[in-house]
Amino acid sequence: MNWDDATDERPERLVGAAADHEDQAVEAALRPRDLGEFIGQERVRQQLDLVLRAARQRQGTADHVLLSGAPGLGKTTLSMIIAAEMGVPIRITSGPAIQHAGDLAAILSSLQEGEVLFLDEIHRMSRPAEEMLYMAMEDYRVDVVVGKGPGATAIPLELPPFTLVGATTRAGLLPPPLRDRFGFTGHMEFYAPAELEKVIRRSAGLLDVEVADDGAAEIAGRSRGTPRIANRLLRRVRDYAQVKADGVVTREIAAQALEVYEVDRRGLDRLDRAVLQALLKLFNGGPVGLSTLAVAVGEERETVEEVAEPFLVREGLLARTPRGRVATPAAWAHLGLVPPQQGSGPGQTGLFGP
Ligand SMILES: Nc1ncnc2c1ncn2[C@@H]1O[C@H](COP(=O)(O)OP(=O)(O)OP(=O)(O)O)[C@@H](O)[C@H]1O
Repeated sequence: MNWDDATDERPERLVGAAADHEDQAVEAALRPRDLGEFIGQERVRQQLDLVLRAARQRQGTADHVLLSGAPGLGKTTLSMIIAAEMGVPIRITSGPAIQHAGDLAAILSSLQEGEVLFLDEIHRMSRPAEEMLYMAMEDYRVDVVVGKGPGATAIPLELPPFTLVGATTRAGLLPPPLRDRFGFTGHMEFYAPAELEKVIRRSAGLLDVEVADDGAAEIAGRSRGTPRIANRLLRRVRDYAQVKADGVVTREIAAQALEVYEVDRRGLDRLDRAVLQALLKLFNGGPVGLSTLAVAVGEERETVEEVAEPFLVREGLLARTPRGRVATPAAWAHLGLVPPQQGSGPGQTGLFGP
């Protein structure tokens, strides 16, 4: 699936990948501190380990690193690990925060030698800032323009060597001259359930929550391949276990809790299921146009397209075809419905399916 268009931003969503206020407050405590603690992403981890070891052996500065991948997969965490492994400080900023080239010049000129500059959403930087970054990355130098019009002068400014860690959800949007200036590009994949189980067990340990192995597996299966969502679901399940049971997160407790929060066994929430149900029940599995589908679920076209569909497509439940949206056989099975051509017509067995 192309998750480049998976913005998935809807703050109230329990299964949204973007960080909400509570995530921001607790994530610092849950972040792995070194590469050894970082779970999954085997290839990126091994490659990065080599890049960092080599830089340490040379007693130099690590190459610039580009991390691409969907929100919540650990790009910020990895950038902090890079700084920690190199024993240098880290400065964190983001593309949208850099409106003018001068903003970037101010940051770059105040970096310490070897410092890591983490630039989140690097694809959203302004063009003049981007051009300044080219020179800074390559020559550790920027030209600061002083004055305006014919009297404007460019004053060259030497910078200390630094490591830029750029993060993007949309590697395809980066101009090639910028992409080419990174010595290493790591592409972050969605996590396998077994990896998410490890994330959950580790976080549970840090949060002092008792989680049975099958409890961790139950949460992992509903976490959409994303550690941020796994950690968030764990917190909601912990609340439920504390209020409704003896505090221990078993499979049964996790399943009950997440049913209360309307996150089903595949990680679909109410909106996702509403889209699927409309597609199956009202339009016999499609094809149906996006606008019609959106009206049927009472949502904006953009909400269906950008919030619900990316995950449904990734899960192989819905296909976007030139003739419209089409449900796959897995969608019928997931909602416990029978496709019309194979049986007597739609019939629901329950919201959460078999
Ligand atoms: N490999 C991992 N092992 C353990 N925990 C992880 C891992 N990756 C991410 N996490 C946890 O998931 C949370 C989100 O990670 P992080 O903020 O690094 O994601 P991100 O990719 O930078 O997201 P965004 O693109 O929204 O900034 C953090 O709390 C972190 O502890």
